[in-house]
Amino acid sequence: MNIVELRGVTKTYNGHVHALRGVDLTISTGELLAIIGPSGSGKSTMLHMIGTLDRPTTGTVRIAGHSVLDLNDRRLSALRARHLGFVFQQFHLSPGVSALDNVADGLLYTGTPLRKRRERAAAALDRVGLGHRLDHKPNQMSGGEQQRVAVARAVVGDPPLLLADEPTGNLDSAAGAEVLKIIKELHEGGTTIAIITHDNEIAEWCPRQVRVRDGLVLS
Ligand SMILES: Nc1ncnc2c1ncn2[C@@H]1O[C@H](COP(=O)(O)OP(=O)(O)OP(=O)(O)O)[C@@H](O)[C@H]1O
Repeated sequence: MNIVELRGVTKTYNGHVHALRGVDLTISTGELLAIIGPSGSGKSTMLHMIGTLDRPTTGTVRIAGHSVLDLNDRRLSALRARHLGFVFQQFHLSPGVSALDNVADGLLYTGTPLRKRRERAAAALDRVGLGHRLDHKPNQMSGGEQQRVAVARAVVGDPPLLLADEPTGNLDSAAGAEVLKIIKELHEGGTTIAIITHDNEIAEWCPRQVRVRDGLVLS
């Protein structure tokens, strides 16, 4: 089954910046792929399309069989909550909030009661090797640990699709390797994962590479 289908997707900003110029992309359930290209080539815009964070100017986006065109904003949020997890280069954790509650917040829009949210958050932190850091706040953790908290938050609801935008971009190579190891384990557990990167080594580490240039996917 295809979890992602982009057909003829264009995205134009401000009427004249052609960030995507007709992208076709199919991602099958269970794939681990890299979206690679130089700065400004349209990678993040593609991630916004796949992640349903923004709508295409023209073309169609289908996620897990649902056409984004057919959904209003409320149903689109519900689709994201059920199917998608996001990891960004800048961690985006809430400062002053424990690792446990940062991760528990990943379940905020699922209707799960607080106690259950915290239980699942503790299990997710355990999975990323941070079972001993539940009460630590972001400023009490290394960059690598913070990114592992961000990964735990992204996957605490077991989304079938994880989108990671330069997940190791702010990390040294040892911390980056830890994060990639967790990504590999998630992939082996059946999660479909797309990593945006401009790092060739990370791209080659993935079983599939999608190369983007000037708003187009190179075949
Ligand atoms: N919200 C926006 N408004 C206007 N222009 C935008 C917006 N987002 C992206 N762009 C432009 O669209 C083009 C593609 O940008 P995008 O961020 O998708 O590239 P990228 O490959 O992710 O780059 P980088 O590796 O530097 O993050 C660029 O010319 C960028 O300036």
